[in-house]
Amino acid sequence: MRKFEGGKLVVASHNKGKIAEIADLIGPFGIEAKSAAEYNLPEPEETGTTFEQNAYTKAFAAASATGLPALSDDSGLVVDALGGAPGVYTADWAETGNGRDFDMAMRKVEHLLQQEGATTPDKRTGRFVAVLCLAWPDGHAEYFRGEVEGTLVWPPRGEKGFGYDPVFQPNGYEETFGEMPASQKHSWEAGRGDLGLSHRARAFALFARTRLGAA
Ligand SMILES: O=P(O)(O)OP(=O)(O)OP(=O)(O)OC[C@H]1O[C@@H](n2cnc3c(O)ncnc32)[C@H](O)[C@@H]1O
Ligand SMILES: [Mg+2]
Repeated sequence: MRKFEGGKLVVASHNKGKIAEIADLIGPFGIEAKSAAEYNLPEPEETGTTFEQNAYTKAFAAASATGLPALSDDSGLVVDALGGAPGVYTADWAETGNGRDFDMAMRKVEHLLQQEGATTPDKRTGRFVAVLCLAWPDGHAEYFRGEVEGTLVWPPRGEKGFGYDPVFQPNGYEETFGEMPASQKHSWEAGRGDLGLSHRARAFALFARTRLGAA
């Protein structure tokens, strides 16, 4: 395994919601983390069919452009009754040709769930998945995956978070991710026995334990 001593890291994402969550998670580790947008990097095309492939595309593009190690996040919502859709295409489902519309994307998921007759919670199960990829300019890469199981609710609830948060209620909680304070959704601290709650927190916890010396 490649040594990573901390120092500088590019957060290879253009999603403000993700970048804010990763900044909170990385904050305590004393790493200078700047986002791809701060380096004026273009958004690479995500043509892969797995979270890992797209995560690699993003991290390697940022690492080779900056000469620094880069950490990307490819994530999505996997709905069981829809055969795993939207999955790696979660962002595409919100694309309008003129920016992203997540109200539309959430309505689309709901419409398809109704078509499948998925009207009771047991038929509306799914998970958020996040794959973090840490890549170096020479192409070496490491992956950290986190998942959180939950139920798709309708109508959407809550204004917090981003993306599909208002329709996702994680198992064991009354609130959707849209209703939870950010600190509850993605918090994870070194030394805590668990991996945190959100898919991103869980993937990050693995990264921090493997790479940042976290307990
Ligand atoms: O590729 P980058 O630049 O990182 O940003 P992106 O928004 O395009 O990110 P992805 O390609 O990984 O697509 C992930 C999609 O899944 C959604 N998503 C991921 N994590 C989420 C979370 O924690 N809460 C709500 N929606 C989430 C998000 O809104 C995107 O539409
Ligand atoms: Mg993307």
